[in-house]
Amino acid sequence: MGVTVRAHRLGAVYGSQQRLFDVSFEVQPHEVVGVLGTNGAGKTTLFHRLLGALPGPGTAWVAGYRGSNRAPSPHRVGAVLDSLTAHPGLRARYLLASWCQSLGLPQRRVDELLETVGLSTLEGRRVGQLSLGMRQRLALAMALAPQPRLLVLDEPTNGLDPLGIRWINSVIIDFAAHGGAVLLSSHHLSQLDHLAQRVLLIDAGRLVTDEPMHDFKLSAGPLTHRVACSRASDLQEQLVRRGAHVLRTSTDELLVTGCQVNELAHLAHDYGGIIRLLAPEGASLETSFHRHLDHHRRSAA
Ligand SMILES: Nc1ncnc2c1ncn2[C@@H]1O[C@H](COP(=O)(O)OP(=O)(O)OP(=O)(O)O)[C@@H](O)[C@H]1O
Repeated sequence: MGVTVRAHRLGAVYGSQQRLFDVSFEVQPHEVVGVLGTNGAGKTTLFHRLLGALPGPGTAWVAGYRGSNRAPSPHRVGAVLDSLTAHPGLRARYLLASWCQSLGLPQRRVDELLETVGLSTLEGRRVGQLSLGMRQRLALAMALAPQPRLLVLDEPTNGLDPLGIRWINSVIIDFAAHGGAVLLSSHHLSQLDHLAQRVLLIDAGRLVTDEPMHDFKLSAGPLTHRVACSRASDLQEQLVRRGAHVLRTSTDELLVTGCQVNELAHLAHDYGGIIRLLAPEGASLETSFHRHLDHHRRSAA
């Protein structure tokens, strides 16, 4: 299976205002891509543009559809963009059943989906009687209905309790394990840290970073190394003399920032003690997010 999303120099326009500029990236099958950005950065705008709901320059190739402004079929792309809005008097089961029927799916799919999203006990409840978390689950059921190739999820954890967040994580992991690709935005960075293999960072409508998660954290710099060693005080003294920042975390362990790995290895060779561990210590996604953003904004200014 080839690439699931190929966005080439995408822009998006609201009336006469362009809010997304020159965004290019790819998403592969099995990949979960986290889309990060502060409020108003352009995440939702990007999703709407990819789904053909907003005009603009550039080309989006989405799950087999190529077009500058064409909407890919819900058979190929499932989306949860806003909290589900439907007439509050509609029965939730009827809403899902009608959706499945419009996609040409058998009615047994309705029960399968309700089971998948943990709404089997929905019975005759109306949309207006569902909690926010339940509406999110119903929206996800609709997105998953035709077994699409791509899921676009804009802050899908809104309204979900901790159990719900754990559950949606497992749905996403399972979807990707079966070959699906996922574009996911969330302000819960720990959720993205857990799920995403790639990170797209957007700021003021522009793509700032497109990196594998591991690189995104490492490149946020300055790099920290965890060093487990004998005679930690001696090594600490030498490192501080060279201008490194050293945090002693235990009798035989140091966290060293501001020293390249080859420099560390060289020092370790000279100081006469024994190094048992020398490993890069990745920053958390949250720290990396702030560092990338600060760096970008300072260079842009
Ligand atoms: N319907 C609209 N008409 C005009 N401008 C809009 C519209 N929707 C969004 N915008 C503008 O587009 C920019 C990007 O908004 P967008 O909703 O994509 O941000 P976001 O990254 O999804 O933010 P959030 O994290 O708050 O959801 C903002 O400047 C916003 O004011």
